[in-house]
Order: sequence, then structure tokens, then C-alpha cells
Amino acid sequence: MRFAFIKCHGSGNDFPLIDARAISLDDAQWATVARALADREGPVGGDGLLLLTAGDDAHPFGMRMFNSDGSEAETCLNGLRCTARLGFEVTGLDAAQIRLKTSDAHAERAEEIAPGVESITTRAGPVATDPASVGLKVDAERVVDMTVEGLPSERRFTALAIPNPHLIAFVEAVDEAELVALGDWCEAGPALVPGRINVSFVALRDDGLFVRTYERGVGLTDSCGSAMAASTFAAGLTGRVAFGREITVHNRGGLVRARADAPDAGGMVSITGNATFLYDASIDVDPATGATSEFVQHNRREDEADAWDAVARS
Ligand SMILES: N[C@@H](CCC[C@H](N)C(=O)O)C(=O)O
Repeated sequence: MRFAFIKCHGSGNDFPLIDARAISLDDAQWATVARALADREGPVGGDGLLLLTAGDDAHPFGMRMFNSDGSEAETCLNGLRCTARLGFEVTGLDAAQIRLKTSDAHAERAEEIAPGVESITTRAGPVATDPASVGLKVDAERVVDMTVEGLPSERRFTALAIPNPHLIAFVEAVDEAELVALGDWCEAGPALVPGRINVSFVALRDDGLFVRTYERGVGLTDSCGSAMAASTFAAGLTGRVAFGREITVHNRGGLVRARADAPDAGGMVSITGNATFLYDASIDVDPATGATSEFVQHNRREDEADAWDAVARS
């Protein structure tokens, strides 16, 4: 089956993005396509697969996101900016409430965060802190800046869902080997967190935060939008950054601007960042086996790639 796609990224979190509004495949077939296209050893590569999907009475369009291991996530906020941009291009809208797997989120076109950088603001939430929503099997009303019995780490964690699950530890300096070891442990789906979880180590910066994430179903990524949103909310909950303050959240792939509202002000998180389209291409993928053909690039969007590189280098 031939798929046209756009290779895109939000803050270095990169994905093939397919307009799937008129494509009918079942979940297992999409999972196979996701594994084939996101395979870093394969012809395209990415942190997962994004689908622009049909809307319903309340939403002009939707998004589905499959991690590179083929699992489907509840959301992907870096991916949502890219999918929203495509949705806006095909519908002519500039703002929309977008249907997600189990929830929805708002997106709108934003002022460019840097010259030549297509930018989108998303607003997601409300953030949930009860362990049942996070999928954490602990005997506590919530986990906020505390050690978690059964986790192979002495660090203090905050657990949140937006609505995908996140475990966040504030650290002096990010130790990648420690993050990967903990992320790998969670990927095995232990009794403490059977549905697995995204794990982030977060350091305070003068202008905000630096977030490094081991993503569920992916591994270490250059950035994770929902982790940056969850980290901003966790910084508010733990008194490290005032709720309502706009901060810069840095990551390995670049940065976004973020603001978390306090729980009694709605508990939503806004993120403004890039939605960069790198190239347009097409490829054959067998949805049963994942076998791929050579892919063909139809159009490289060098200007957009260069505009983002200037931000990432700064
Ligand atoms: N990269 C994403 C999150 C993707 C899903 C995540 N790995 C999960 O399984 O929850 C983002 O930008 O939010």
C-alpha cells in the first residue's frame, strides 16, 4: 500500500505524518506501519507515527499517535503541533479542538517563535494526579515530590497524566545512564506500572527548565512535548516555578514556551513551539508484514529545516 507522508518534527521529536482521513486500516495494521516507518534502521525513521484523522461533530479533525514500538499513545504534544498544522492547511482553519485517543486538546496558529519557524500553541489537560489515571499501583492519593516504594530509584518523583502518563524527578544535573536504566525498568511493564510510563529528569534553568525524557515505547528522545507540559505542571505543584508564569523549556532538540495553570484555575498546560515540515515523500508499506519499498522524496523544505536549525543551535 502506498502512503504519502510529511516528515516533520516538533522540537526535534520527529515523525512521519500521514493524512489518514480516507485510509481504512485496523489498529494492528497501523501498528505495523508505525514500526516500519519509525524504524531508525529503516528508510524513514522517527520517534513514532502521526496520523491526521477524520473529525466528528465536535472536532474538525483528529490525531492518532503510534510510538516506534507500535503502541498507541493517548497523546503526543510535539506531534500535535505538526498534526494541527496539517489539519489547518487542509481545512483552512487557524484554531481547532482536536480529537485524541481518549480526550481532546486545543491548538491554534501562533506568532513565529523565531523567524521562519511555523509555530503552534496547544492547550492540553486538565492534568490528573491520581495514581489510577497515571497507571501507578501505589497506596497514596497522589505522588508529588516523594520516593516511590518499589521503584529502583531513591529520587523523589511526581506522577501525572496529561492524559498520557509521566514520572518526573527534579535533578541537579541529568544523568542519562541513570535515566535510561530507570526507563528500561519501566518499559518491562512491572507490577508497579504495568502500562509503562514516560520518565523525565528535569533541571531548573534561570529562564525555566531543561527536560530530558525516556519515552514509553520509544526510549531516549530529543524531546517529548507532553513531558515538557507535565514537567511544567510538576514544577508548579512542587513550588519550583509559579503557576501561571510563562517559561522556556529547553530540551536536546530545542525549546518551547510553556505555561501551567494551577489546579484551581483549570489545571491546563499551554505549549508554544515549532511545527516544522522537513520533506514530503511517499513509500510502499505492506500493512501485514511491514515490508517497505524505497521511498521517494518529492519536496524538501530546506528553508524550514534551516530556520529551525538556527533555533536549535542558539
Ligand atoms: N513524544 C510525545 C509523546 C509520545 C507518546 C509517549 N511516548 C507515550 O507513550 O505516552 C510528546 O511529544 O508528547
